[in-house]
Amino acid sequence: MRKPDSKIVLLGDMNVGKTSLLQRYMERRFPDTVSTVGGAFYLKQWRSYNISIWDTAGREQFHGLGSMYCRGAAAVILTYDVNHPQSLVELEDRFLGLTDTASKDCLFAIVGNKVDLTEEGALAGQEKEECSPDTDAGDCGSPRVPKQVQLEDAVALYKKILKYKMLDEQDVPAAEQMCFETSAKTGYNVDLLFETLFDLVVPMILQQRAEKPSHTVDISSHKPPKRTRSGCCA
Ligand SMILES: Nc1nc2c(ncn2[C@@H]2O[C@H](COP(=O)(O)OP(=O)(O)OP(=O)(O)O)[C@@H](O)[C@H]2O)c(=O)[nH]1
Ligand SMILES: [Mg+2]
Repeated sequence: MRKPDSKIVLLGDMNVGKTSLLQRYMERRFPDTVSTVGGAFYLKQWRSYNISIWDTAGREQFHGLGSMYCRGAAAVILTYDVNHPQSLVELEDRFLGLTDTASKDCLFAIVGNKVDLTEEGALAGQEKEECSPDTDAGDCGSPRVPKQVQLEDAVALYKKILKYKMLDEQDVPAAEQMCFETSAKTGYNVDLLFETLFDLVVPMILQQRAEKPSHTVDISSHKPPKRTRSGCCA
């Protein structure tokens, strides 16, 4: 297997929908999930590049593994549940520190998932087609509730992260480009999320390649050292 050219990591509290987002994107479906143990990754080919996307466990008992998964990451997707404000707080309190091992120019996306369960999700036209338009049940069963976390809260966290990482707003993508509301269930904004990141990561791969000379040695251009009369090399 070819070594991945870049790495993206999903972080966030348990149950926010990290695995579901990744499966929605990679497998185009919304299967039943079980709480992730440790971590797992998918390999995505984007143009001619291989990008590994790591799904991590949100459960507290696996917390220690997070910084290991983030090592060298080009982008981190910090995921919360729009219906659980504490899941956004956890991103700052528990998960941001794990990204210290990521690449120095690591990108951050902040993703509020499960927007299909909110009243605002209905207004954004995300009903499942098989549900009656006059039902107030978002997924033909769960009642819709007002969204508990607003996009502005995610934007505020993005700006805090820039301060924490001592990054200048002008040197990184704008908060509006990097804060998403998604639904793994309906697929809303899921392609946009991943593909925005892939497009941002590709120039980083090219830059890395330009900075690091290739480790391959061209033996055809190698000249043997000249021998002197004493037998030693000149
Ligand atoms: N309605 C709705 N439910 C979702 C969505 N995404 C995930 N879920 C449900 O939320 C639960 C948790 O989803 P997971 O994807 O397993 O969550 P996770 O973040 O991977 O959790 P851990 O692996 O424990 O860290 C599952 O029952 C999913 O079906 C979504 O966009 N909308
Ligand atoms: Mg999971």
